[in-house]
Amino acid sequence: MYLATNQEPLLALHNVTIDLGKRTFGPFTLSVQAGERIAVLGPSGAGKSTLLKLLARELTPAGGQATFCQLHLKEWSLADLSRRRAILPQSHEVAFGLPVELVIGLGRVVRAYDPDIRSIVRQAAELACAGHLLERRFDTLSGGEKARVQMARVFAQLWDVEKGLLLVDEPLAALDPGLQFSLMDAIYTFAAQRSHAILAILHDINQALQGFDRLIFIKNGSLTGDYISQQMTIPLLEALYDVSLISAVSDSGEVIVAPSKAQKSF
Ligand SMILES: Nc1ncnc2c1ncn2[C@@H]1O[C@H](COP(=O)(O)OP(=O)(O)OP(=O)(O)O)[C@@H](O)[C@H]1O
Repeated sequence: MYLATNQEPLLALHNVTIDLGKRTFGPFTLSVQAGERIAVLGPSGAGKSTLLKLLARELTPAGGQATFCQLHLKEWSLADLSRRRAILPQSHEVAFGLPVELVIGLGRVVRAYDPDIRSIVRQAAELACAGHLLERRFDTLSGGEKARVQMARVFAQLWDVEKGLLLVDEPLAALDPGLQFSLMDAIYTFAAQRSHAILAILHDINQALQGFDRLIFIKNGSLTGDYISQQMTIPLLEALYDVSLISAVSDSGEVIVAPSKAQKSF
């Protein structure tokens, strides 16, 4: 299990619950330090996006305490919050055929005076492998191109602050393997240079194991595990997904995990 440090956390949840329809999610108790890279794993429908929406303050807790930078989440103004935390949701649609440059610039919308916006938008687009899309209209892009533009929007939003929070829901799902690698690398570099923490929902166990310091398990609406990546074992992952897994070690020493047809009882 993950052991917290003595540092003040960037984000802290204590026994937080959320009510959605007839279902209660949580209680979630969790603390996130500046600069941490956390992957959120769990079966489909387990409550991962619900947890992310709670952290983003898109959902209001029914109980418990949620703080960001030692201030209750509900006490943050939306403008101040959006200077410090950015969200990449699962769905990438925007309502109109906006120019890509404008979509990326939406990340900066709370700033009344923003003299560097054009340069930041351009640099954010380059970092997200979307520089060549700047002159295009968003609604004409492919799914993978839209994903990169939205990632650039998130980069632009937190470009010139430190110790922010990136909340990303399946950031690489629509991308080919080469772009997945490039974009994940861009996210790490971007966050590390600014001490931003990353919480990323991932369905790819290998991406989580290879790129993240810490793994949080969500199952049946609850937080069921919080581990340092090196502590991860195949039985823990099998129990999370109720599936048999096999593993292999690559020439460069990376552990690679894949589902297996072999039946096991959990
Ligand atoms: N507003 C809502 N009202 C009622 N139920 C909801 C609401 N939003 C989500 N749910 C349900 O809550 C459960 C958890 O949803 P959530 O989107 O958090 O799952 P998830 O773990 O992110 O799943 P996936 O991996 O499939 O994206 C699902 O069963 C979903 O149908």
